[in-house]
Amino acid sequence: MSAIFETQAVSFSYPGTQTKALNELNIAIPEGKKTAICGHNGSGKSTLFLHTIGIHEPASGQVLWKNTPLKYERKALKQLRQDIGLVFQDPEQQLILNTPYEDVTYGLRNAGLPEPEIKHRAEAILSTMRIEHLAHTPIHHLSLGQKKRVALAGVLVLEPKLLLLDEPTAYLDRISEQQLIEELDRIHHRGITLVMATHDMNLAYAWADWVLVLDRGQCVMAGTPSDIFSQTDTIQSLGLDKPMLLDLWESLPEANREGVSAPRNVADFKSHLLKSFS
Ligand SMILES: Nc1ncnc2c1ncn2[C@@H]1O[C@H](COP(=O)(O)OP(=O)(O)OP(=O)(O)O)[C@@H](O)[C@H]1O
Repeated sequence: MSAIFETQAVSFSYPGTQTKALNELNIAIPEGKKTAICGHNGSGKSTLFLHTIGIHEPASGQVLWKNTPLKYERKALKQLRQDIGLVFQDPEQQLILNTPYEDVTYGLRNAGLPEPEIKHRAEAILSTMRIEHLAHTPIHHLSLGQKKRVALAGVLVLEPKLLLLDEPTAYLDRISEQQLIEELDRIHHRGITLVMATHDMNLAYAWADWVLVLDRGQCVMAGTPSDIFSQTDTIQSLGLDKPMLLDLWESLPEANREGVSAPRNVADFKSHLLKSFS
């Protein structure tokens, strides 16, 4: 499995603090896959994301994009930030312009695209995120969930090669969350590598191809969702929940049958159950 992005023994502390937010962190993000990064509050997920786009520089160790160590001068960072899109946990941190349309077109103008293409791409992404009716509404009039969708649209429109999402479903209602997951699947099918930091273990289990678990700035587990979440004691000792579907599944006799793999979504779960009752 080739890595699009790696950290090698990266350590970092915030100025004025003693704690290592990242402590000799080694991770590899598999290219073309969907990776979930899990970990309790303060385990280092957001700090890792800020290292991916060079906002923070490691105190020691190195960060590699496509096997090449990051360079921290302006021109290299500008290119890096075109290749890697980061959607912040808090949309207020991301949205600096007055309206969704201005926000979504800003990056495209910066990239030097011709005006008709800017308009076309902006309208398409606003419609995909179902916020076209809010295109010219002042951002400070929007709800938190709507702001989150604008922030997502502003990054998605730039079509990055690697998309990092910090708690993307925070503030979204169930329908918006479902629409976001569907949109992420479409993006993934276009070959974009996706990484999501999440506290929602149900989502991580159902969505990811690969899971990394952080604890105190270190990567303590890496594997497929089934591998990771079947280690109940370890997961719980790291302050994480067992996915509900897997927990339910493991309580059934069906789960102990050889060659039967645990379902990752409700539809598979139902079909297993129906088979076992027929
Ligand atoms: N701006 C900051 N200044 C000082 N310390 C910080 C700052 N941001 C984060 N930290 C510290 O760095 C460590 C890692 O924090 P980080 O925000 O990366 O964790 P996280 O896994 O993203 O947490 P959460 O799940 O709550 O979003 C924590 O100990 C935190 O207190």
